[in-house]
Amino acid sequence: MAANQNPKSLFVALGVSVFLVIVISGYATINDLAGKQSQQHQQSISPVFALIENELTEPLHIAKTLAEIGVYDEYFQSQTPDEEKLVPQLKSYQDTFGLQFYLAHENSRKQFNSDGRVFDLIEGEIVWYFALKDETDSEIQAVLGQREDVHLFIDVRQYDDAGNFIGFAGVGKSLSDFLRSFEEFRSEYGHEFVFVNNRQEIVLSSIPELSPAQALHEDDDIGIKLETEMYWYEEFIEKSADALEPSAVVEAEDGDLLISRLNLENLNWSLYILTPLNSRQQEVNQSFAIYVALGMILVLFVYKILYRIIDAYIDRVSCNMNQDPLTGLANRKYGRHFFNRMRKRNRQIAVVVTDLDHFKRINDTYGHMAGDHVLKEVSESFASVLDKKDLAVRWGGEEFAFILPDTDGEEAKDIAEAARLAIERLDIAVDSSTKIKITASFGIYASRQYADTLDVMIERADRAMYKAKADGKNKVLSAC
Ligand SMILES: Nc1nc2c(ncn2[C@@H]2O[C@H](COP(=O)(O)OP(=O)(O)OP(=O)(O)O)[C@@H](O)[C@H]2O)c(=O)[nH]1
Repeated sequence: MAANQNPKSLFVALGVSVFLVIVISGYATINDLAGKQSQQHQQSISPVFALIENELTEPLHIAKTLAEIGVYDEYFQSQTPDEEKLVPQLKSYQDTFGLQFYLAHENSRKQFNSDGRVFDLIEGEIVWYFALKDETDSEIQAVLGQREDVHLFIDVRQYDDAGNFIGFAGVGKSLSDFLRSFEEFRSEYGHEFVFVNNRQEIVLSSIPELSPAQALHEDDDIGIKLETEMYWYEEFIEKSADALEPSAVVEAEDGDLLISRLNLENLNWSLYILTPLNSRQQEVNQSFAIYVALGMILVLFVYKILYRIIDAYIDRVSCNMNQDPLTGLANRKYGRHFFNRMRKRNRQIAVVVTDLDHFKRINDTYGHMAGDHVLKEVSESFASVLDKKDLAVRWGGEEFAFILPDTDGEEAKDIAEAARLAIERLDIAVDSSTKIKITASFGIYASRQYADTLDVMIERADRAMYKAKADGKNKVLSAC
């Protein structure tokens, strides 16, 4: 009903719905992508934690625990440890934990290793020992060293009962697996890692020019200073100053870098994870564009289908609303709507007007009801002569009009003639015992100018029809 009163409002509603579908699906898509991106980032970062736990924190815990439970006490308390007993003990720890163990003994100035080696701690030669010995502000030191390959050494300071320094209990771990894992993270996610100690020196990094092996050549000066080496450091510190878990995006030559810092408190180290955002962004943009394009195609497709359904629905509703209740034919209003629609499609149209002859007499003789019945029978006869594309309209009273798209004057004449004959042939029962005959006069006008309005065409056809009446009725005449 509402659609009929204002069909345009349905299309506006449809347009608004389509717009909302685009906006909502766009929003959902972006959310989905953002979620996926962040999930991807999380997924790519979480193995780093597991790696750190396994590779770095585990040796630290073992070193601390062994030192705390006093397994080395008797050796540290003696002036010269019993090598025959100590070395096999260290070896058994090595076999159990798969790590290297050693004791650096201050009293004897000797180092005992789980691989059986024992050597003197001579100043100027064993650099790490004397460097760490002077480093009194931290009980546990994590340093890198080169033994066959890059090793992480955890050194736990030892004291006697009087609080005097008596040496280090240490654990060493090869980092070759750890460094290999860096490579994997790097190639898979583009992450770079930079480990920094409490003196802000780079101790370990996946960036080749900062590789620990290179740094180690600088002997006791293991670390390269973070702030002098890393161009992003200053910007990062500025941006992340207030954050509890600092991470910040900084500008780099090849695009933005997302930098996250993790504090590895047990080791007194910080880990900086560098993730390039450029490639990720492109990936997101690309998939977003594909989503949107597919979404638009789908929406257009749905819009087209809905448009057709609603158009047909409007037609049907309009037809019902504009139907003549007595004959079931279209009424004048729908006739106009139909005509205008055909005009818009630029179709040639012919109009036929017909009026029953002497209809008043039927009413007067058999009554109004009989007259109604005649009107219905005549109307039904039109179906046999009209095509699906044509429309029969009850123009008023006993007058009808045919609106014939894609029809020229000759074709219209044939149709009118066929209709005239169809009416003429009818035997209409006006009561239980009486059948009557009826005729009709026809006027035709075929539009030669596409600009002709319906009123103009009807008026011309009307004139021809009245001529037919004046000429003896039951005739078809064309307007000139
Ligand atoms: N039963 C019935 N009669 C109608 C209806 N609408 C109009 N009429 C009658 O149709 C008759 C038309 O009569 P006229 O205009 O004089 O025309 P006519 O008798 O057909 O004469 P011609 O047109 O000259 O052949 C009138 O008596 C109207 O009352 C209707 O819906 N039902």
